[in-house]
Amino acid sequence: MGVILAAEKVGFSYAGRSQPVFSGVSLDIAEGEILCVLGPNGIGKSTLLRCLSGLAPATTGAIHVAGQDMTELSRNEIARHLALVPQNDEAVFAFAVHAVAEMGRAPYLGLFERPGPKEASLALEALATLGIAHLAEVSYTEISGGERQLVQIARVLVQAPRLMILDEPTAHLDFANTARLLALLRRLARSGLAVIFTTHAPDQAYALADRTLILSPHHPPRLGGTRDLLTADVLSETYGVPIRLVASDRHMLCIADAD
Ligand SMILES: Nc1ncnc2c1ncn2[C@@H]1O[C@H](COP(=O)(O)OP(=O)(O)OP(=O)(O)O)[C@@H](O)[C@H]1O
Repeated sequence: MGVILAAEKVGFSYAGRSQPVFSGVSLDIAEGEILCVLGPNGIGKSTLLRCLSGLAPATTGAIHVAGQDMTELSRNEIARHLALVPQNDEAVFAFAVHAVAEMGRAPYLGLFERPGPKEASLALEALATLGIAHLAEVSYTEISGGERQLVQIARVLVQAPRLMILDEPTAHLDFANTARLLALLRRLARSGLAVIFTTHAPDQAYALADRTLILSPHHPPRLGGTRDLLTADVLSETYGVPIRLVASDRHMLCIADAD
């Protein structure tokens, strides 16, 4: 299996801040693997995903994409390997939903080339995969937060990267769409896509992720096999509340006993 992305001792500091948000993050991900990033609010999960996507250049350490130093690749070159689905996508321009999905093809089009029938058909296919084909002609500014999240995932399906990086992809989704999206990610991984995602639900890591990276306030980053790493002790320490786990073969229930 080819490694798509490798991060070595990566750290990031925002300008003007004395302390790095995180440091010493090392990970790699190959075709068909799913990696989950867990950690409490504000620990740096979104920032890390932006670093791994090349949107926020790492301040320390190195990131390689398909064996090449990320800093030497253009945005379009990076976009053919990986794509980020951000946490909150502001709906600024009133594009139709299908046009937003078609934007996924931008890295493959020339500077003055416009999306054509091939892009339109890929976009419709992706919208159908996510169960939102009926929204194709609706303005992106007039759909809900959860629907926008699904459109952004459709856009990335159209982009057809080898690695999909998703920041809290289920944050705005209802119960059924959450289950559908997790099942879709599992299917995509089986067909060779690599997936990195963040979540506030450790049970999603348990159900989906081969490996998990935990960022916690009082401990260096921990990376390991999900089922080995997700113990009640580690999760309690990470989130700062006593946590009990009830696990079966496929699922884990994570119960926090906060007063
Ligand atoms: N543009 C910015 N400038 C300065 N500091 C920032 C900026 N964006 C985020 N931060 C800080 O970086 C830290 C990490 O933020 P980040 O959004 O990466 O955390 P997170 O783990 O994704 O949080 P959450 O789970 O709440 O979404 C926070 O302390 C935040 O205040």
